[in-house]
Amino acid sequence: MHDNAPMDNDLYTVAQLRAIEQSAYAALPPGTLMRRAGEAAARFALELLGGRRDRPVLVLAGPGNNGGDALELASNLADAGIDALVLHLPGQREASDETASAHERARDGTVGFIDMLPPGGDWGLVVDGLFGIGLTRALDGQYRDLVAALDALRCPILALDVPSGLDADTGAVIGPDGIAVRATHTISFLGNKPGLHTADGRDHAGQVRVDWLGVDPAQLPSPAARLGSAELFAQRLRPRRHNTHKGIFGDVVVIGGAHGMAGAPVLAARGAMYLGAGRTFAALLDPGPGYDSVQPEIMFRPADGFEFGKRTLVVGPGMGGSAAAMRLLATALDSDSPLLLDADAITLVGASPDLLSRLAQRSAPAVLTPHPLEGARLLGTTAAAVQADRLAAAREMALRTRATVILKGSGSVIAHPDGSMVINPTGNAGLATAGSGDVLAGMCGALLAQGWPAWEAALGAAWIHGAAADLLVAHGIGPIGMTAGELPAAARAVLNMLVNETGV
Ligand SMILES: NC(=O)C1=CN([C@@H]2O[C@H](COP(=O)(O)OP(=O)(O)OC[C@H]3O[C@@H](n4cnc5c(N)ncnc54)[C@H](O)[C@@H]3O)[C@@H](O)[C@H]2O)[C@@H](O)CC1
Ligand SMILES: [K+]
Repeated sequence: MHDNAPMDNDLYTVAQLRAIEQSAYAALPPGTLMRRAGEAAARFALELLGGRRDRPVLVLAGPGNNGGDALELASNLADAGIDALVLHLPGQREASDETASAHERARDGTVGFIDMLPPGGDWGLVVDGLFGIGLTRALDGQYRDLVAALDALRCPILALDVPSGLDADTGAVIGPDGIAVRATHTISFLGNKPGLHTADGRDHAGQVRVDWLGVDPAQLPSPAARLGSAELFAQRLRPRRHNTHKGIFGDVVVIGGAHGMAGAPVLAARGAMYLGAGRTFAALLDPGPGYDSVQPEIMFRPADGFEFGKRTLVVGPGMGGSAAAMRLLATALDSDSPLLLDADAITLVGASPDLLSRLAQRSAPAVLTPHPLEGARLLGTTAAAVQADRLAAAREMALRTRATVILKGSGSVIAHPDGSMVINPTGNAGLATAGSGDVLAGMCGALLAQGWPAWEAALGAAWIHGAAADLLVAHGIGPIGMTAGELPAAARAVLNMLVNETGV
């Protein structure tokens, strides 16, 4: 059993990892780190093989130190009696003395060597040691063909350090038409990496384990970002007292619902209600429905002329871009209310320097929940550019707006205006469905209404929203066909579970 240490949640950039590597390297006899990496990876490989130790293991070894780690792993597996076969492409030259020695050790032992992928192949496990953090360009030629051929295999794939082809900083597959190994498991050396957890990272890295190769934690720099966990908002998870009333838990007003778009604010209002807002209003731009027959507790009002007071405002779901929408948004921005901007409200802010400066000048809490295209509008760029470096994009949005930002997508990035960043680890593909963002907006609004600071409300809402989707999948409800309307009740179950287990 491998338990995650708290520092496993710290995420380091390649530049930071190089610095950690250099100081550890200088303090140890040559080859020590590579040997340790090979041992740690071999232990993991044996765990993954389980009862299938009679099956051969295919080890792909590249030219750099990632390949050296792979060769060390192969020697260790062979020593453990496993039939380990190294695929070493023709013409490949070892880039370092350590890798050359690892190669020699493997040649001297019982490791087998091949120079092309045999057809078929009933592998117990495939290990990807082609490239790690030293990858500088897209995979091409024989490497590309090899990685493409792995997709046909039906066995676990263990990536060493980083799945080959993936950018360890951003989680983007390198190259415009790039390719990267799709691992089921990744063992990350000398610290965890942001690119394993966002953008394409989750699809390519699979389950991530961190091995520190014995480095002294006191020598570590402060991480560039962190992986989210319930501990980051545990302080706010308070059990409710008996002697309370609805006025204590705040009011949420969802402002949106242009003609034909009433579903979005209704979903947001349900999200708010199920996460414990005292009272929830749907303030609609279009007359729309008078009430929600599924959730009649939601109070419907015309947005025009509605007194917001100090209620928490969730602005944007289905709001459209009309002059009336813009007026309501300006009023909300100028208010002292805790504020959440989603969807059309973010697009409007992106199109208006005036609205942007009103947002940046607010003193009351503000959270933005853009998807990549809305984020791109805010930054004046394209969704592809946002996705190419989600952490940098989220940080820039938070700096410009002076608000907490949740950049949605696989591995949502939560950015604080002070530069802090967290990647949310929960959730699954079931959330890629219409309305799930509306529910998130309402949920975050409910936490703001209950007095959570913007940063913790964003962390909590993103984590609980993802965990709700994971809970639904565990019950066979999705990911295919999961609907946004199923999320609020699951999120309520997650929140109450957290309060019972973690709450102070
Ligand atoms: N140096 C050390 O002591 C340690 C190294 N470690 C391992 O070493 C890795 C980093 O090693 P390296 O810096 O050697 O880098 P890599 O092993 O990731 O690859 C670098 C090599 O690949 C070549 N290359 C880069 N992109 C290519 C492409 N698209 N097609 C073909 N060739 C390409 C480079 O010219 C270089 O020769 C880490 O990811 C980790 O696995 C860890 O074991 C920790 C200790
Ligand atoms: K690799």
